[in-house]
Amino acid sequence: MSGATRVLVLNAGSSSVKYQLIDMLDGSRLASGLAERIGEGNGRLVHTPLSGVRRESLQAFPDHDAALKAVAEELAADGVGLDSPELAAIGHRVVHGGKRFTAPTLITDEVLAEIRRLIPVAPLHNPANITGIEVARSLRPDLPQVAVFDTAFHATMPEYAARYAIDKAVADEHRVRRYGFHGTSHQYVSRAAAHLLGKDPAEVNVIVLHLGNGGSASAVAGGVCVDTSMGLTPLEGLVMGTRSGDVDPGVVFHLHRVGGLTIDEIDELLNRRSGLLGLCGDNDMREIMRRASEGDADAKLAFDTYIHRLRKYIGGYYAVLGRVDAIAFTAGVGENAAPVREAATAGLEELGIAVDPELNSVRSGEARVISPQYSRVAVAVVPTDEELEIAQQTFALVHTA
Ligand SMILES: Nc1ncnc2c1ncn2[C@@H]1O[C@H](COP(=O)(O)OP(=O)(O)O)[C@@H](O)[C@H]1O
Ligand SMILES: CC(=O)OP(=O)(O)O
Ligand SMILES: [Mg+2]
Repeated sequence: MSGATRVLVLNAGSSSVKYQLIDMLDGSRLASGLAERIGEGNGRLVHTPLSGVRRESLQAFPDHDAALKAVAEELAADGVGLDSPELAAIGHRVVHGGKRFTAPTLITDEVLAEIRRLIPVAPLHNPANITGIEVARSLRPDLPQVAVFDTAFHATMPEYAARYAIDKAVADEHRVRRYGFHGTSHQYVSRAAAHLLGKDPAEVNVIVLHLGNGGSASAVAGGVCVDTSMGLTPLEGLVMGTRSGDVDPGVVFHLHRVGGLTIDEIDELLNRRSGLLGLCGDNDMREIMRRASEGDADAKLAFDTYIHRLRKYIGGYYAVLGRVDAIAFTAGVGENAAPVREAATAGLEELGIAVDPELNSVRSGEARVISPQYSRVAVAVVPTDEELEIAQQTFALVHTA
């Protein structure tokens, strides 16, 4: 075992790579950044070193390989390059781990093949995750590479929450069940919410609302996930930026038989042209709130539909948990959009849920309670940190291996 203590975390998306280099001795970020618009000809790399100023460079990234090499150059320029002997491992966010991967996993050729086999159930995510792994392995073939799966935290869901009520034999043959996603965030945030209340995570029940571009809710009882809103794929559940969330499956048959759309066209419609974007032409919550405040009817309807679905999940998970100690808002929308938090919790005093308007309007990067003292359920804003969680799980694995 070497004394190397740094972990590089890669979160490769379809057109971007987010990264953080973290020293596990003290959790400090030696560097972080984002390479975006990969393959689009107008790429941009934003790199933030531990000390010193943020650097932004415009350069075309024909593919993920080029983007990761540019990231490696930025790290090298800071003296923390990929060739550093201090680097202990590279941790990768992998969105779908299927039924097999329920814990952080050392990546081998065989593991990679299994992640590839899961592409049909995470078509927007797993291909990019695989590319990130391949490029990182080619740059540092000697280093342990670890996959941390979005699905893993949800593997504890009871069978009745993970099952769809369809023919059991068909479901089993095709591995059709609810897996859930954003698990790394739900795990981190549910634990952080407990700590914010000064309590042991094993003692508290939390509803976590991860509201980013993709969005999902989870019910976490004593640190264990008991239900979540995404399913076989990251399409089920909440209204998202471009994804519909829950629809009657009959919609698919109807669009195919009566509307004449192919299955691929319906897939594309529900994943990329629905949600907030489909309802009002915008998927950025900031823009939607601005338009709605100016009286734009489509933006108002998109906002209201988003909130209505969110409230249904809050109510549903309240019943699933029986007792709720905290509701934690996280990710881009959850952390920043006070009107979303206000609307999602309005009128729920009978359930012991209330939000203090003043506390809710505070802008801060810190975890904070936004409910008044008297509120039985603590409502909180808890910034997620998927990268730190991935780094910790990666480091723990290579240290016990
Ligand atoms: N100040 C803000 N107010 C409202 N929404 C915001 C704000 N800042 C960011 N967002 C929303 O957060 C979303 C992105 O969230 P994020 O968690 O970064 O998503 P992802 O990781 O899925 O890309 C954006 O689409 C935007 O709508
Ligand atoms: C699984 C998922 O929806 O991830 P993201 O929000 O990053 O798209
Ligand atoms: Mg995210």
